[in-house]
Amino acid sequence: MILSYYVQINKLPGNEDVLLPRKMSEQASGYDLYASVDGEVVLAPGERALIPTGISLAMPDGLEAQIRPRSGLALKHGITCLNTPGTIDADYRGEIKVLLINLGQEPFAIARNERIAQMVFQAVPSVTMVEVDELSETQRGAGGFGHTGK
Ligand SMILES: O=c1ccn([C@H]2C[C@H](O)[C@@H](COP(=O)(O)OP(=O)(O)OP(=O)(O)O)O2)c(=O)[nH]1
Ligand SMILES: [Mg+2]
Repeated sequence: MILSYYVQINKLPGNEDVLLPRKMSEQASGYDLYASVDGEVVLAPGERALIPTGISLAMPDGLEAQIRPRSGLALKHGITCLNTPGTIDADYRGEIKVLLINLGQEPFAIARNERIAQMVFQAVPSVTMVEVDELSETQRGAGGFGHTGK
């Protein structure tokens, strides 16, 4: 089944020319996000920067958006999202921003309306935490972090 939602999107003042997030193929998971930087921002090797997109969203309760890196930028230039996947809460009405870091060896220039990351919408279940004295037993128990071998 394909879940479908309406998400409201707003271009912030001064960003009328900035492209809206866009799927590059019909069944893409992610909407590519466009930088709304003025002119150009250059990330030196090892440098990070919060890149604006010029948009804000209102999505229904029960949805979140994840900001993920683009694999091409990561492979070719070492550009990734430092906090990947970034979390956009359903109640956030501020500008969507992308925290990029340059893990490559060369400076990387970002210009207005270049695609810098992608945004994937996800359903978030409603959870109620219930404090208990003991948890149910499982075969795995507390084993983790590679305890099953390499
Ligand atoms: O890559 C990101 C990550 C977050 N945000 C915005 C939307 C999100 O709803 C808000 C808070 O993000 P998060 O919860 O990850 O940050 P925090 O450090 O916990 O801040 P806060 O105390 O505001 O929740 O910041 C972005 O625009 N881009
Ligand atoms: Mg938070």
